[in-house]
Amino acid sequence: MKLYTAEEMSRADGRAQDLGIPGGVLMERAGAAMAQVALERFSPNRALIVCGGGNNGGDGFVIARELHRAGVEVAVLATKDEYGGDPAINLEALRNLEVRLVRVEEVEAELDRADLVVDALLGTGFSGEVREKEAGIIEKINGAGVSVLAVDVPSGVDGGTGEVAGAAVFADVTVCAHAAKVGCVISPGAEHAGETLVVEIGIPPEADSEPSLLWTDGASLRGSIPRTSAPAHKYSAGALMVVAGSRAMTGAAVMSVRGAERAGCGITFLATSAGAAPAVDIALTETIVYGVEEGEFGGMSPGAADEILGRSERATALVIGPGIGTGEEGRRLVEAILAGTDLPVLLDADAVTSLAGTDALARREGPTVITPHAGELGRLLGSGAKEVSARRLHSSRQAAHDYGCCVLLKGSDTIVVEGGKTSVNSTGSVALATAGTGDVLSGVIGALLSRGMQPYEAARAGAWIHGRAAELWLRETGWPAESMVATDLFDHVPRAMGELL
Ligand SMILES: NC(=O)C1=CN([C@@H]2O[C@H](COP(=O)(O)OP(=O)(O)OC[C@H]3O[C@@H](n4cnc5c(N)ncnc54)[C@H](OP(=O)(O)O)[C@@H]3O)[C@@H](O)[C@H]2O)[C@@H](O)CC1
Ligand SMILES: Nc1ncnc2c1ncn2[C@@H]1O[C@H](COP(=O)(O)OP(=O)(O)O)[C@@H](O)[C@H]1O
Ligand SMILES: [K+]
Repeated sequence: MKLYTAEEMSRADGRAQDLGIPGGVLMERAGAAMAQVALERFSPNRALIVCGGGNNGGDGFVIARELHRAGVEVAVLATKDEYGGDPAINLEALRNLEVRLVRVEEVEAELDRADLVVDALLGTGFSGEVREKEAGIIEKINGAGVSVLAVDVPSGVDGGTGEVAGAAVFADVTVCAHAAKVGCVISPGAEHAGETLVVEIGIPPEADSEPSLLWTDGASLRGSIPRTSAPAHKYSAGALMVVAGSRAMTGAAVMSVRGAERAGCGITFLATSAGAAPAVDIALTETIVYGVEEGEFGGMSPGAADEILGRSERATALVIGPGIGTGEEGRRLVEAILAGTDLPVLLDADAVTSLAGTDALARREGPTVITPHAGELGRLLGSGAKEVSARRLHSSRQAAHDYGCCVLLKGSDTIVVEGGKTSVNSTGSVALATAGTGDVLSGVIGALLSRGMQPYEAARAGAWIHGRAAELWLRETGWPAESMVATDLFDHVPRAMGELL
């Protein structure tokens, strides 16, 4: 699937027209294809088509004509007094066909009778906050409990970022013209879009440009995972040092290490607090566990940094963070380890939080991946979880820029950013919204780093494998998503990774 921002879409549209393909033809093809989806998905009897004043509304007029032709009883709301260009031509056709045009005041009554609403109010020409009149219409649509098909992007969602500043339509299906719009796959826009489909509208490849956001699907990763070749030994296959766990959080360490083992590490080492080590050691048969000097709260003491660095001599990458605690001692420990190694490092969870307000990340030159969720990134940026959640693309790019590292922002839409590169992961399930799955992810990406992958590719591949493992668990057990626990992922990581080899 190709992802386009609003600007990229309008560039492709402009180029197609420069190549001699009339804009009206693109609109006709978009509307016809979207009407086909409406018929196949919803088999509507009575449809209300809500059309705004731009080309999104123009698509809506074509959809209305096509549904009318298919025998659907159609009502159309056109919000603008005067239309021009292609939308005007298509509205005129509706008038000639005596399709019923309704006024804003009639929308509620129409919603009561409709079994499908087509949202063609605002498309990629919109950003910011919807004005009062349109907000009122959107609220009525959302309150009606009728199926909604959104045209190109749900109205009120910023098509280029997924940000939602005010009212926005909640759709069951969003049908995008030519390319999926970025706003349909990034939260909160993604939650408004429902299922996202793409229809072809006649834009030739000559009009396309390289998208600024990559959709991380299996095809974009296939062949990128290094294989272990014949003369290998356990160290050359990937040797990972995991710095994780404390007395109160032994499970985080176990899950990170076991994720790493299944993602192909030749050997794993774990550094954890002396008090946590005995319990962890029993759970990790294949791992070399070092119980290091313990600090105040059952975590590792900053004084353990030298021992950990010494034990990492044969490692090819480090994972630092799961379950280490966020106190002052944790911060000093993480800073000391980071200052002492140029190996590739993944910083997760408490390690990310503890670096807020320090320059440890910005100073670091070795390859670095951070894997925060919105709360952890909010603390790192000094903004907050709410601010990050509202502006996920902006926040992850800002962190990657400010800290000069690869940022993987976790959530229902995992975003990976490094330098000028941005990607959104295609796999995953709500089943992952359970404690410990993030620890598994840290191990999977850590393993890929230890096996020589570069940070951006390792993060993309790790997120894909992790999400795919959850999908495979759902498919194979047939159990409800709510029943998954993080340790279920171990048995499915190998098959998920196998799909990329
Ligand atoms: N390749 C293509 O590009 C193709 C594009 N196609 C389609 O065109 C769409 C893009 O069309 P577009 O550029 O005309 O913009 P669009 O989304 O209709 O929005 C403009 C309208 O929004 C309004 N409006 C703006 N801000 C607002 C606010 N805050 N609050 C309220 N209203 C606000 C603005 O009102 P105005 O400010 O002018 O009064 C104007 O009426 C695209 O998504 C796709 O569906 C297809 O036909 C095929 C080829
Ligand atoms: N609704 C969801 N849909 C898909 N993936 C999700 C969803 N919620 C969480 N995840 C994924 O689950 C993992 C949770 O990680 P995290 O929040 O760090 O949990 P923990 O710290 O308990 O391990 C992340 O990889 C995240 O992207
Ligand atoms: K729309």
